[in-house]
Amino acid sequence: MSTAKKEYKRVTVKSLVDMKKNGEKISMLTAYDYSMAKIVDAANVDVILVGDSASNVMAGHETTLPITLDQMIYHASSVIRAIDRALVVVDLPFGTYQSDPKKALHSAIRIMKESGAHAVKLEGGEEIKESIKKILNAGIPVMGHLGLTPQSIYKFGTYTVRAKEEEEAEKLMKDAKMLEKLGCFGVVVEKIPAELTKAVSESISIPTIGIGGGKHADGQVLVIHDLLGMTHEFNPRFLRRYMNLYEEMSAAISNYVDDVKSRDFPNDEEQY
Ligand SMILES: Nc1nc(=O)c2c([nH]1)NC[C@@H]1CN(c3ccc(C(=O)N[C@@H](CCC(=O)O)C(=O)O)cc3)CN21
Ligand SMILES: CC(C)C(=O)C(=O)O
Ligand SMILES: [Mg+2]
Repeated sequence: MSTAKKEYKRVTVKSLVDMKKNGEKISMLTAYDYSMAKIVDAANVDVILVGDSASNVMAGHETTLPITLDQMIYHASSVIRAIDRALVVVDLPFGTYQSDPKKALHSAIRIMKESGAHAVKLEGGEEIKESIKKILNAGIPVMGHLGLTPQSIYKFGTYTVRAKEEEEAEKLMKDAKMLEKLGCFGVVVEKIPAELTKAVSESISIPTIGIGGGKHADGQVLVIHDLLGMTHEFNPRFLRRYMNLYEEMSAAISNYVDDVKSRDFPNDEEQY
């Protein structure tokens, strides 16, 4: 009996660093559920991020702060069941890694063990250095996240561009170098000036993945609902919409309602 299973070349944390070395840009997108992840993976997206943005787009919260570790594990395990190729990175949610390194490690281990994900992502630099170290020491790959860090929204008060001032830019550069030195395999840079992304990307050997970070990042990430045009009220300058799914879905669903009301659906062929 032949096990004629299709062979996929899986993306690994090492292949991402190699992609940077070879000048190949990295594509990353969020997914939070099985059906969506299946489509994203089959379209050859390199990295799937189970983002804590699930708090916004899945659960309808105002911020990313309320989502829990259990909820992130539920989303991540659904995504893992769908993928054949992509590397799956999961956000550690707010409150599960900032307080102490042991708790951070415990949170990361729960994600790896209970979801089957391949790596975790944490927001911040110097402040969470010991947590990152502890997780890396356990053999869990870590991705950093600098610039606009939504879990700190109440500290900043706005979602405006970060690191425009010299002092903040210097700290971001220092943090990026620190993440590289610790052994992180990549770093998300969110909503920072394109020139800063360029300088950071040229200063470290691990890939930068931009969202509102401009063209010099080694890769790009977007929230899938934004790319598909499902979040029509979200309009930051960095967002390119590839379709208007909100309108397409609304039209389709309205047609269904009309067909039910008018007794057009189901017809003779659509019944037993
Ligand atoms: N749907 C969605 N997409 C995202 O990219 C995303 C989330 N949700 N939730 C978690 C974080 C929050 N992120 C954000 C939030 C706001 C802006 C932003 O640019 N907002 C305003 C500008 C606000 C200002 O300038 O004060 C905008 O132009 O829409 C960017 C990234 C990125 N993440
Ligand atoms: C926007 C990306 C980078 C993210 O952290 C998320 O989706 O939670
Ligand atoms: Mg996030």
